[in-house]
Amino acid sequence: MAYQVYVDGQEGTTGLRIHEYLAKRSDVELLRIDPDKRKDPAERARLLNAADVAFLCLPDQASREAAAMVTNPNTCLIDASTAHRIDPAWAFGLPELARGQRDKLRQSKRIANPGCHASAFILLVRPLVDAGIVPAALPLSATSITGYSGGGKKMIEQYQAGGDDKLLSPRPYGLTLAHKHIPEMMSHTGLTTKPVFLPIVGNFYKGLAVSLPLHFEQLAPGTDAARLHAALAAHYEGERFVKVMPLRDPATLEAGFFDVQATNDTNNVELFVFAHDTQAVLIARLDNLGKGASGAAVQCMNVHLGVDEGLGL
Ligand SMILES: NC(=O)C1=CN([C@@H]2O[C@H](COP(=O)(O)OP(=O)(O)OC[C@H]3O[C@@H](n4cnc5c(N)ncnc54)[C@H](OP(=O)(O)O)[C@@H]3O)[C@@H](O)[C@H]2O)C=CC1
Ligand SMILES: CC(=O)N[C@@H](CCC(=O)OP(=O)(O)O)C(=O)O
Repeated sequence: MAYQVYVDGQEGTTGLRIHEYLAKRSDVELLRIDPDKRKDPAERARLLNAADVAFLCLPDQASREAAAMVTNPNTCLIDASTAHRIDPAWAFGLPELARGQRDKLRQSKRIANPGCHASAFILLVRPLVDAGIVPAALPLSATSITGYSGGGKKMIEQYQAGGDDKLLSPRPYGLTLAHKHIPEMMSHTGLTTKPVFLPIVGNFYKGLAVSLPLHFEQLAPGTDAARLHAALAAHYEGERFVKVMPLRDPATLEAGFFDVQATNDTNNVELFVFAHDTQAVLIARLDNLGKGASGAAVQCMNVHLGVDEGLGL
């Protein structure tokens, strides 16, 4: 029998993309809410409790409300919002995080998927903290360049309406230095000092790259580019969706520019080490609607159900 799957927030950006992934699958039957009732709590509760797997593609508060509606112990919730990412009762939806993470995802009926920036940051930093190369207290700074679909329906409408010259150029934000992904970035890497995180949204639909500058003299003694690269390669050996790209001197970049859209329409994350003398810049590139959101959510569903992890991706 097919798995019953419901997407709460089916008309939103991540919800629509999850529907696209799942529509191709014969092992999944999608439960759809009547468009007129999509914010009706009773109807949402009925469908949430009828589902084997329910994706929450909602603003944080609506996700918390949805989670509270679930009384069926068999329903597995996969939440795309920020609401539960550092809640110990929820498994963190990043199968590649560390050994044992897939077991947690198989066993838990509550899965909180990472934010798009956080996925990229954590995938770069966690292996280096685990290997003792980045001291947990090191004050790190990272930048993220992202497409506007990361901002959901409202931001997409704003960019696509045209006519506003301010939107033509990249826009740094998060200047309160309290971006909502920072708690999960710390909690799931082991960092004890809050990183400075500067996201920048650009005038393109999707694609994201987090850059992390490092100075070797601040890292474990003897760290060089080869050691950084080897630590990442060892951590992700055999992973299907996390690819450690060949070690590069920045001088070898094609025409000197990095393409933040090159993993679009895949569920892949590509990790790069660019290094020169005693400095490195690590970059993680992903599709914010793929491995940054909807693809990751489907991957977690596959892990939870014990089917091929890449099914439909
Ligand atoms: N876009 C991205 O790249 C990523 C997004 N996320 C997170 O995923 C979640 C969804 O984001 P996204 O799809 O981009 O957001 P959107 O704004 O595109 O979609 C959210 C959807 O939720 C609906 N909604 C709002 N309140 C309720 C409610 N009470 N009951 C039922 N439906 C409701 C909205 O309805 P209406 O259509 O009427 O507005 C909308 O369709 C957010 O928490 C976001 O932070 C996570 C990773 C990446
Ligand atoms: C361009 C833009 O605004 N992007 C969003 C991130 C989207 C994401 O991953 O968000 P959630 O934590 O909400 O799930 C932001 O930086 O707030």
